[in-house]
Amino acid sequence: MLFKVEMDVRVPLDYDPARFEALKAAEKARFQELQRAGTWRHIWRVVGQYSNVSIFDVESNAQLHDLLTGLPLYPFMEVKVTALCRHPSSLHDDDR
Ligand SMILES: O=C(O)CC1=CCC(=O)O1
Repeated sequence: MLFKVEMDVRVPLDYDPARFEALKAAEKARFQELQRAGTWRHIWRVVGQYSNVSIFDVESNAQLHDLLTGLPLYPFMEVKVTALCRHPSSLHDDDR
């Protein structure tokens, strides 16, 4: 199942910078693990914002929920999820 996930990262101005750097490093490691597994298929930075647009390929809504809420930066994120399905004109058979 494919989902578009929009993540806006909102960090309080007074949050400890060292703790935030540690969270960012943990987020990057988790992202790369999920990317290698094919679960986090794509990510793009939204120009001019601390935001990204991502494509996830998961088995269920529950899997996506657990994955998103387990991200190190999740406590600082606003998340919007949109379910996707294959477009009939797509050339990509794995767009399911
Ligand atoms: O930088 C972001 O948008 C948040 C994030 C998601 C994966 C990652 O490495 O950082």
